[in-house]
Amino acid sequence: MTAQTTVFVALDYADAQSAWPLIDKLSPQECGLKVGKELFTSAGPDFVRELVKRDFKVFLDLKFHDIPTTVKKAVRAAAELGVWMVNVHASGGKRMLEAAREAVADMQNPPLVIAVTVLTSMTEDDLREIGIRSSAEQHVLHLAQLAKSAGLDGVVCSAWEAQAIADACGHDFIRVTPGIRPVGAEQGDQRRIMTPPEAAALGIEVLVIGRPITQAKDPVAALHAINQSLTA
Ligand SMILES: O=C(O)c1cc(=O)[nH]c(=O)n1[C@@H]1O[C@H](COP(=O)(O)O)[C@@H](O)[C@H]1O
Repeated sequence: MTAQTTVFVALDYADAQSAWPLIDKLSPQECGLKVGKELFTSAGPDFVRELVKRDFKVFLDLKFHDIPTTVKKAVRAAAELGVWMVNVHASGGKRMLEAAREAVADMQNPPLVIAVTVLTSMTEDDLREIGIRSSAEQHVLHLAQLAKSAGLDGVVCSAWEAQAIADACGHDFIRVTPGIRPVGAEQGDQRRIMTPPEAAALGIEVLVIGRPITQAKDPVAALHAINQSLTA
């Protein structure tokens, strides 16, 4: 792990019992942890609090997308768990994004609030199907600029768009990239993918990596190999 690029392990497990064996072997110095919809729905807030208590940086990935009032209250509830970062969908619009930012404005140690642009599983054909005519990069950039103008801390995007976002939104605007696949790893449902060293070379702050670690024969060795490849 370089000073710049941190791997967050996506704990996409069915329940807490399935997640603990890996967590117990990880240290907060070598990775952050991402808790998403599946694990949060089954394991709940106490599980997240326990990760925070163990000093892990936690990215609570619940991708809120709703009316502004609901998102504001949901972001606040997430922030009060003590997590390092939370996310919402940029497609919820500017007022929703502003509500997400306002939710944590009076906190002493607020989490980073970031916005998902275009899911890394989506291609331009998928965008056409939902009525979006611009290229993936153009749409990601549009949503990133919207998130920036609403005062958010950064975006989730694919590594393909990371450079254009830095150019358009500045280097303080955090880029979080899933869709990261070491050479030879299965692509699965991801579409806009990049290898860890290529993503690190772009200075991307957070790489979210799930299955290439969690489904490896030796997940800890897989994480260590990825971290090593970032500095090579
Ligand atoms: O917000 C996210 O974390 C996210 C956004 C996105 O565009 N694409 C994406 O894959 N993710 C999450 O990142 C993780 C990627 O996992 P793997 O594909 O197994 O590496 C999953 O937990 C997804 O929910």
